[in-house]
Amino acid sequence: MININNLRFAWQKEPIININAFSIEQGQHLFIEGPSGSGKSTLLNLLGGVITPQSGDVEILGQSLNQMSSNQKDSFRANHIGFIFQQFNLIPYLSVLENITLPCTFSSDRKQKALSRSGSLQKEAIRLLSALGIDDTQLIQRSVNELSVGQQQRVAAARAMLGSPDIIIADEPTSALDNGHRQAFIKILFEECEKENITLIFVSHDSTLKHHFSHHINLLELNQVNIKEAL
Ligand SMILES: Nc1ncnc2c1ncn2[C@@H]1O[C@H](COP(=O)(O)OP(=O)(O)OP(=O)(O)O)[C@@H](O)[C@H]1O
Repeated sequence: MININNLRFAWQKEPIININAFSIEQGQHLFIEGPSGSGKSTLLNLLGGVITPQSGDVEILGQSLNQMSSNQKDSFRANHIGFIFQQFNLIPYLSVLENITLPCTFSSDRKQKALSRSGSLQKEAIRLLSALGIDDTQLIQRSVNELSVGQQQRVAAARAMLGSPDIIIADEPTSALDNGHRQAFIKILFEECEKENITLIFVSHDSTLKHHFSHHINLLELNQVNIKEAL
């Protein structure tokens, strides 16, 4: 369960996010749309505690992000949230396998879940990559820098799903995928979310994906800021 209360955020002077109240139930699949620049990524970063609001609060799984130190937020995120960032945020000097299993370095809960699913972290990484259409098992030892952009995006997706976090936050997660890989991605993402009752918060410009989701919001309608003229 995620509750947004009187959330206000500005990067500079102009307010970008102003949401009085909004709730997302555990296990809900929410599609967020809105034009470029309307604040979708900013909102996802607020929900994940990556940035801090000027006022208001986000409560996740009964805990207020405002009450946490930055170390506590890092550890909370590692345990409970799988993030697929728009720019992937892979660690360039680590291998594919090390990138995918990175959440397990910071979260013993996710490590245990991944181990009980496949017996080893490597097997679980291979299972997820294979479901995402990457069957070359040699690839996991390579540096992420050697991968195509579409392969990097799927590595980022596998990292977010590994160890079944309570929430997956996905910012344009299919932007670099062709149609076949996009369908495979949606299939595995929904299978994982349904199996583990994971809350899914998904931003995309691709409205053909919208029908997969039980809930939709348009940020321009939810967000009480006057940025419509600026877009
Ligand atoms: N790190 C930042 N520093 C300053 N301004 C920023 C930063 N990130 C975003 N902004 C500004 O905040 C506004 C909202 O940006 P945001 O990336 O949240 O929009 P978006 O809806 O996700 O856009 P897109 O669909 O193009 O990804 C934009 O005007 C953008 O220039």
